[in-house]
Amino acid sequence: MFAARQAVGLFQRRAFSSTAANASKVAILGAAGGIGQPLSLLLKLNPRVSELALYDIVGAPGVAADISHVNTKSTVKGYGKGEAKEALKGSEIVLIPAGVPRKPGMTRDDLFNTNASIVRDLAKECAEACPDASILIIANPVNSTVPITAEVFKSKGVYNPKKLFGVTTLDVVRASRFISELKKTDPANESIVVVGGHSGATIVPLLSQSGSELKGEQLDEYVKRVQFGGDEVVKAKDGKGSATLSMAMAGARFAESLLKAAQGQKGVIEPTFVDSPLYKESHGVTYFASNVELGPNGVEKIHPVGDVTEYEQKLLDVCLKDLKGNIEKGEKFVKENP
Ligand SMILES: NC(=O)c1ccc[n+]([C@@H]2O[C@H](COP(=O)([O-])OP(=O)(O)OC[C@H]3O[C@@H](n4cnc5c(N)ncnc54)[C@H](O)[C@@H]3O)[C@@H](O)[C@H]2O)c1
Ligand SMILES: O=C(O)C[C@H](O)C(=O)O
Repeated sequence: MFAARQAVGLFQRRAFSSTAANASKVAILGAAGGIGQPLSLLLKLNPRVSELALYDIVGAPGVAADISHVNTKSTVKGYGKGEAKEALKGSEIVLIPAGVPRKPGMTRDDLFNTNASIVRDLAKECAEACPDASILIIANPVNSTVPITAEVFKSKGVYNPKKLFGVTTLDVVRASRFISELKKTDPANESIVVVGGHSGATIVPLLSQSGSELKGEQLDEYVKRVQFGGDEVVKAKDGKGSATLSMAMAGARFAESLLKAAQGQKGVIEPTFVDSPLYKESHGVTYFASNVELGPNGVEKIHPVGDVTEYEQKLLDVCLKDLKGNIEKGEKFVKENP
């Protein structure tokens, strides 16, 4: 009897400690929006998440009440205007899809005027409430909103380049799906390296590294489709926003990878736009998306771009020029509007 009680006690302690190791609070800022809602749902379905904090200036308590009925173990709470800090406290991961989406005819950079200040203000809340969290920026223009967040964290003395990520996952999701459509293959077996940034010409798919033999017009069309995949959705939604569902899947995938790495899994690799040494000295480009190995402290290892063809090098040259401007625009914004 005593032995049996001891065994139960041991089991309970083990069960408790394994839950504690996987106890990850995740916050979503902009949780009631087009991306925020399906992203919240996908994270509610993720057993690695123990607590979900859903913040938005409108509608978050309703979304939280709805999602909280899904019968997985995690808890869900909604937070409204003025409650960002409470939502953020104790968060391990913060995803930020708060901000306006494009309408047909707009570039992502056209969103700068509205989204720069939204992201700056939310970055301030994060820097104060959860300076050690991994911050995942989804709000566009990512090429500028990531540097904006970095500048805010620097100004508060809490910047950790290993924990700030621009979410570019949707670009590799598209690159994989679009090549599978051409080759009539299963996209699960198509992994394409995409580097650079997250807008038009700064998105550079490196098809040659996957052994693909697309050439000429077919290659041009493929590259254009990956670079301007977002525009396809904006046009089809006809004024009602941009990609939300595929983006939610991509954001949930990236969060899951970070959680896996934080919870001890080795060799977790995702492409992401980070503070990167790859083109810092040669081109003055301080942030760049490439494959990144994730670890318990965020960025573990930034992979080099690798071999590229002459064609891809030309794409990279254009990308680097555009990226530099986008990054400097973000940094200048925070300097002039702290
Ligand atoms: N990184 C990517 O690959 C990617 C993909 C798709 C969309 N996006 C970007 O994500 C952003 C959101 O897109 P969406 O379709 O979800 O837009 P949406 O308008 O449907 O949702 C945005 C949400 O943000 C909220 N919000 C606005 N200001 C806020 C603030 N200060 N604090 C908290 N919440 C705030 C709004 O209330 C709204 O619920 C856009 O900027 C879009 O361009 C990025
Ligand atoms: O295209 C957009 O504006 C949204 C997003 O960046 C995307 O790639 O779908």
